[in-house]
Amino acid sequence: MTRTDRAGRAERTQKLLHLLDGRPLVLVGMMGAGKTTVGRRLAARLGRQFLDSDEEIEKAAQMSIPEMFAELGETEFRSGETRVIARILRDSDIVLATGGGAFVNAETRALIKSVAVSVWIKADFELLFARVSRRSNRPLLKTANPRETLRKLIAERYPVYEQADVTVVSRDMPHEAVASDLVEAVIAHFSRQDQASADAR
Ligand SMILES: Nc1ncnc2c1ncn2[C@@H]1O[C@H](COP(=O)(O)OP(=O)(O)O)[C@@H](O)[C@H]1O
Ligand SMILES: O=C(O)C1=C[C@@H](OP(=O)(O)O)[C@@H](O)[C@H](O)C1
Ligand SMILES: [Mg+2]
Repeated sequence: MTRTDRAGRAERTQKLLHLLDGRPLVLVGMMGAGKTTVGRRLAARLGRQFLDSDEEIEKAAQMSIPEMFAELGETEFRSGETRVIARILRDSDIVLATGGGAFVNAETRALIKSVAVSVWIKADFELLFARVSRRSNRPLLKTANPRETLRKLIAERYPVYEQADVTVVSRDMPHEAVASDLVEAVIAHFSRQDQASADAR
């Protein structure tokens, strides 16, 4: 990256921080979309603390997510997820990567919508499937036909993820490029909001 690119990026970062005004930035979307990876990079860029709800649940329960699903069941995992996210969102100035099912829960979604700026990292089926197939740490996909399961989850969840404040599409591109697109998409969201309130005046 050239010095001019770096200066441009720093300027956009500062602009985003100003627009967020302390509000948490919360990443939502399907397993494999890149919430954890992109969220961590974005937080480093913004100089904000990064939290991942899955990691926090694992710390609180002192077991891994696959162990939680196997030993306690999904319902218990979901109530832990809701509690952990409510606790995390008491803090400002953070970037939070949620687990793929978190925003689907009405209570969690209402909380996120009330205190944070939410961003759906959207990716197409093949990209998601290729990424989640690399690791076996997602219990929901341990089915006889994981492709069909992923398709079904996408069909159920995309209408809900659409309720995020901002959507950014992740194609097959480096994490840093997704992070940059995300910064631009959130800035554009605030500009549209400003325009809408100016039009209403
Ligand atoms: N933009 C990207 N380019 C290449 N690989 C990616 C990208 N984003 C995520 N990945 C990879 O895909 C996998 C899933 O990413 P992760 O951040 O864990 O997604 P999520 O938290 O949304 O489930 C990881 O192995 C990660 O390294
Ligand atoms: O989509 C889901 O319901 C889940 C997604 C996972 O997180 P990632 O989206 O970070 O993979 C994790 O919370 C759990 O396996 C359930
Ligand atoms: Mg994750």
